[in-house]
Amino acid sequence: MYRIGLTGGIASGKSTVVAILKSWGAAVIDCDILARQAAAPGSDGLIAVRQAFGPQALLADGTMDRAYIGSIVFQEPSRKKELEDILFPFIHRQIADETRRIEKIEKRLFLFLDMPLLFEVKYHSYVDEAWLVYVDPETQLRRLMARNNFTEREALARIQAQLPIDEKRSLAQVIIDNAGSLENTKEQVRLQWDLLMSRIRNL
Ligand SMILES: CC(C)(COP(=O)(O)OP(=O)(O)OC[C@H]1O[C@@H](n2cnc3c(N)ncnc32)[C@H](O)[C@@H]1O)[C@@H](O)C(=O)NCCC(=O)NCCS
Ligand SMILES: Nc1ncnc2c1ncn2[C@@H]1O[C@H](COP(=O)(O)OP(=O)(O)OP(=O)(O)O)[C@@H](O)[C@H]1O
Repeated sequence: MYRIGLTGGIASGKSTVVAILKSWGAAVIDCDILARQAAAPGSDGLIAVRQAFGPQALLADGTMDRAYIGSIVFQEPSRKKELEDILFPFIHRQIADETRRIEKIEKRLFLFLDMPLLFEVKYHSYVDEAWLVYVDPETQLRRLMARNNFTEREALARIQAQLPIDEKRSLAQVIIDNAGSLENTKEQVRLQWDLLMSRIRNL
């Protein structure tokens, strides 16, 4: 099964592109969802997060206080690493299990792995090609502040916790520029989809 890594900086538009790909029937593994499952109420992951970050890590209903954890880890790289060390083993296992299921049970010919940290965690060796959803840094900052109601400082902390989006450009084989209209993005995705289909047919 041919694997395509789909990545991009925070708020670059990965979910927007994934929605288009899914509407055309693509199989997609969403790593942000796996990360949420890794810290679901009652999970070993959440127990470990509580041990590491204290009782404030949980809201009254027993779910992880994502705003609180986010406010710590995106300010402090060592705390971010601590959180990743807890959650990544589960995420890696789930990616492997889901990939196997999609290949063996669903018998798909290709799969998109939607992974914000594809390059940071060196998963580009696990995929056959990498697609980058790109927006220029100014648009990224503006959209992130608007979507999450972040101050500029909060948004910059999250952006700077990732490999700079311009460095990601040099690591990707396909670039979707999502700084324009949604219609324009959809046209680019259509073109890349058609090219992908011919690459897969010629394997
Ligand atoms: C820190 C947390 C609690 C913040 O939760 P929140 O609901 O605010 O954000 P959400 O999970 O929707 O992520 C939004 C975006 O933040 C960025 N992001 C998330 N985790 C990280 C990280 N460890 N390093 C850099 N950027 C990250 C990604 O671009 C992601 O798409 C959460 O992101 C988390 O648990 N992160 C650790 C797991 C992880 O690394 N996930 C990335 C998928 S491999
Ligand atoms: N072409 C576009 N024009 C205008 N707004 C857009 C466009 N694409 C995405 N957006 C908006 O930008 C924000 C970020 O997009 P999206 O949520 O798809 O990014 P993401 O990369 O999945 O984010 P994250 O890294 O947090 O998972 C959203 O509010 C979305 O509605």
